[in-house]
Amino acid sequence: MSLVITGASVLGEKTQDLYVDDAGLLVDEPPLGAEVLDADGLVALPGLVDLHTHLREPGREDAETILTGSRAAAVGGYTAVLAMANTSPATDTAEAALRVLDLGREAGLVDVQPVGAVTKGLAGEELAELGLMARSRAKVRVFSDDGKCVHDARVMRRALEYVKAFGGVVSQHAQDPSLAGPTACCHEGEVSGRLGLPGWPGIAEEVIVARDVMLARHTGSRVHIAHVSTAGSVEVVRWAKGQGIDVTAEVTPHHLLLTTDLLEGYDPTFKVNPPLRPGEDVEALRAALTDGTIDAVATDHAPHARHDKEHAFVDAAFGMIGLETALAVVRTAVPDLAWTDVARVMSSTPARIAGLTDHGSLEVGTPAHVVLVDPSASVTVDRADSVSLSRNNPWHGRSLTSRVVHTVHAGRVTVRDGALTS
Ligand SMILES: NC(=O)N[C@@H](CC(=O)O)C(=O)O
Ligand SMILES: [Zn+2]
Ligand SMILES: [Zn+2]
Repeated sequence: MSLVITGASVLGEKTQDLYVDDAGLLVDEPPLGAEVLDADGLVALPGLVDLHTHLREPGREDAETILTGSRAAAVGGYTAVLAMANTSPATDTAEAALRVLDLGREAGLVDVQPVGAVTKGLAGEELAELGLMARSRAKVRVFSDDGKCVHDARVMRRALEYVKAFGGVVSQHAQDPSLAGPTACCHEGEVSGRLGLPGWPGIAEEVIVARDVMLARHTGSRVHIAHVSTAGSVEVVRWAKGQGIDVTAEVTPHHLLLTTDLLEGYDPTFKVNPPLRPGEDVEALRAALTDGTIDAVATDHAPHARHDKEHAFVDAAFGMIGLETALAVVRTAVPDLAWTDVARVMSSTPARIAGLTDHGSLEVGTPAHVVLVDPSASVTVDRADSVSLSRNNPWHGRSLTSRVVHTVHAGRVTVRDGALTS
């Protein structure tokens, strides 16, 4: 079925109808007998692309499945997500990657692109089947042990050398385990001291970022820094880019808006890795996103079942959900970011980093992946409204600016007036 999207302001600029043919491609002539999607007063952006989503299937289907996570993604305006490898078992073989890809196609709401593990079982020792995953039908290009840091410099060096051969990238969860161990759960500073929570100092991130940009330079390969959370990491990335080192970086919506002091109530909803940081770091992250030092926004959507999250702060699982709210959080945190820049950091650049050539633009001839946003809406988040299986939603009760109204994936309307069509 062909489609006409009427009345939207494309990238926040001129108002123009968008035409989709019955193959789901954007075309420049109005197709005959098309379905009409009313987008009067809305802003049209290329469908959002998330470099960092945890879908929990296989292994923890009580927290999220590829289908429920795809539903949350579509509601959030996403048309592609990269599914992190820290499932059980981990995505460390071509078979595992193909299974994620195919379950994503079966769900049919967004493109689910598997991330491959860097090391077998995310154990940090032996490299996983990087080449087999890359050459498989899943065409894996992004590799990450996320949840864990590839802390051994020799392993990281080998991984960077290996992925270079096929234009891959290693996405690093930067956390030096000797500076921030598994119990570290609160930014190390005045608040962690007062609350008696084990500290996770910014330097534990920064030393790995510094090491890895040097390894990228040494190997001539490409590194991506996941969920950058400190001003110091931003400085290192800025320096590395100035040197011509092939590094990209992402920031999460929550690190753009939430700060350490939220931990005062010991609410485990706000326990996340890396931890929420002080206001100075948040300011530096916003500035770095605006000036391009940070390339992309990635959700790090990390759903957890109640029985893993509802514990004393030190025992609760790390992570918060974020797919459905990401765009509104970015609009709220960085309201001066132009729509063209929102499209850059949430769609075209993440698509380029991940090698997803079908995503990230509204050009004629490309698949129609489109999100339509009400720029002036103000919405109060209710965790009960989420389509995710999990309820660890840090935005509950908050009012956020802008709302995803419709999402179109490959010419098919997946979300209409904020609700899933299937
Ligand atoms: N971000 C988190 O707090 N948790 C993530 C792991 C990760 O991204 O490091 C998870 O898998 O739950
Ligand atoms: Zn991580
Ligand atoms: Zn993660």
